[in-house]
Amino acid sequence: MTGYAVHAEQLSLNYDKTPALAGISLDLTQDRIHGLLGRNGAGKTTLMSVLASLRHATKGTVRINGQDPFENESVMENVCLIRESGDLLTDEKLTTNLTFLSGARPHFDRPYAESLMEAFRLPPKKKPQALSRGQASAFGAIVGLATRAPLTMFDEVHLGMDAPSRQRFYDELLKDFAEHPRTIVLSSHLISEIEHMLETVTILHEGRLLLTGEADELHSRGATLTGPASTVNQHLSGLQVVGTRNLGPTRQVTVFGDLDEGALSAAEQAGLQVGAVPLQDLFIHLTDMQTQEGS
Ligand SMILES: Nc1ncnc2c1ncn2[C@@H]1O[C@H](COP(=O)(O)OP(=O)(O)OP(=O)(O)O)[C@@H](O)[C@H]1O
Repeated sequence: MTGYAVHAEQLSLNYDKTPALAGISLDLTQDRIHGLLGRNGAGKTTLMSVLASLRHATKGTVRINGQDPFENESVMENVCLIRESGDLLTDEKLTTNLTFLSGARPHFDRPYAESLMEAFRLPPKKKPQALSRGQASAFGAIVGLATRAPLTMFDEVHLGMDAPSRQRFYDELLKDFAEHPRTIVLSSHLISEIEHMLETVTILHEGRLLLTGEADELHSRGATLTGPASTVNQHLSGLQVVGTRNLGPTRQVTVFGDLDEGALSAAEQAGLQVGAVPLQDLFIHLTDMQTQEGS
């Protein structure tokens, strides 16, 4: 199995008069983990719904594995969108849902799904509607993993899960992805939790594409300076500060932009640690700038 590549060109979608997507062109290469980020209402769910053919774009084209996915069964049985609300047989037990998925999804791995159910301690005889929010999220995550679809999209699937369950989901995702590479799209507001997994990052803002690129390249669009607060403060002149964290006497400041080599080596010589930019700081800064420019 190889993952599906995604190509979208000039995608627009209006809900009545609300433009939810406004001319998005995007390539997601196969067999990688892609992050899809954006503030509330940015258009992430809408974009994934279009890629999964649950909605038809008002304008533009989508190609999944080189084909138009709309009403194309051979493509769509290999595309899986997991949403927090789930797309399950709500009146049937979890085990019956697994039986249904085994028949409907070509790569579904039932023994793997059952082992994950045990790991997440889900009651197999319960119906989805009788699960807690966290259990329902975990079941969605399990379905997404065990479906092993060449294009798998998780839309905030882990929102309801507690921290240990989220960590288990992330660990499982990385392990299963290494064994069965496929194209994964992860959408989340918990950026710092997922950033280590992402190979590319796409940020939507108010229905438009704000940025798409390699995660490594984004991390080098600035730096963090960490050390005693007073030493850090001495090295900030002329730099654009986009985030500050304090831990006792230690301060970590995130600066954005192309940094002067001289400034960086002076900071290192003063004993400061110089690191990569946390994606969350970059995200907040870039979307804030857009919001200010638009107002
Ligand atoms: N069914 C709908 N009818 C009308 N407008 C909608 C509908 N669904 C979404 N919208 C609007 O489309 C825009 C994009 O919404 P979407 O759900 O795609 O954003 P999102 O990035 O997933 O947001 P969030 O992070 O809050 O889940 C928003 O302005 C939203 O109000």
